[in-house]
Amino acid sequence: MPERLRLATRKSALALAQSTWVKEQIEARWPGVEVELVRVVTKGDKILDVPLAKVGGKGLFVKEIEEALLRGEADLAVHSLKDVPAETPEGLEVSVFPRREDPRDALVARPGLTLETLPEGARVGTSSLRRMAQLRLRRPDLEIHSLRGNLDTRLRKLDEGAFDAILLAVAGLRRLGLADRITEVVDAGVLLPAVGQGALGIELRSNDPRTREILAPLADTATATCVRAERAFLARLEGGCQVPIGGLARLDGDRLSMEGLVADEAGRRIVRRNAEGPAADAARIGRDLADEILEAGGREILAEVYGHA
Ligand SMILES: NCc1[nH]cc(CCC(=O)O)c1CC(=O)O
Repeated sequence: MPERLRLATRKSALALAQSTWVKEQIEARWPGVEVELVRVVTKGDKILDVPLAKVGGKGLFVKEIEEALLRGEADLAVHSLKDVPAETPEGLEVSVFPRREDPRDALVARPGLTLETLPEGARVGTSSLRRMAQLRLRRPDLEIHSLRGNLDTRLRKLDEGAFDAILLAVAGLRRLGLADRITEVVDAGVLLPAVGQGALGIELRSNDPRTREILAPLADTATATCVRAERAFLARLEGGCQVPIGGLARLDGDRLSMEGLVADEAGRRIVRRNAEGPAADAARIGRDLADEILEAGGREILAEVYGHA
């Protein structure tokens, strides 16, 4: 009898692609282990007609999955790390980070177009406040419209002519074999990605050493260091999905550098700062960067967006 692990997954094409990839990685390294996918529907999957920022609440795609883990109906779950809140519930941990995909955003438009060369007044679809704010700063002439749904839906709306361009994460497109739709990989200096973008986070019960042992070979140290800094940054800002926050850490040898920003959704005010230091101090670097941004005006922006002083 093979040893069985149950992997809780959402049913979206991206979630299934990511979960299947992890299943294959585990089974390739552990010939005696079989991974079974357990499908779970989350609140974020059900509410598709309202902009995500208005639905509110952190971790719209994560809660039901975590409940399945806590009830023991599944042993692990694979998340797009950027959808995972900074705080993990008692008894669970998001602690295994496979090697990160490209963290940047992609422009999908007619071939040859870039953010710079989009015609004046072009219609751009995105529901991410982070993307909106940075886009408005760079190209105030563009018309930005809300766009939700899974990747296929968004690409279809573009193809039907509802938009001249849309913005998506490079990583999701690559994982679905849709990289040929990318017309420009946007520099992080222009569109700073979301914290954790392009990375997977694997969640398990803290008291399950066997699952942790099985997952250990999938972990990538450099990715873990970068996301530690980014998630410490996010935790300090108490970032929910209603606030345009960006953060990206990079590792060069044992030096970590990180860039972060907080913006208001109109893109009128944007506070952007850099930090660097030894990789061993990743969490402190992320926290200090958040504090610096809060001091430099980020606190007022967050207070306004959250609607309290
Ligand atoms: N919020 C949706 C979401 N969550 C993760 C990805 C892409 C993959 C990733 O960033 O790891 C996407 C789609 C997108 O932003 O284009």
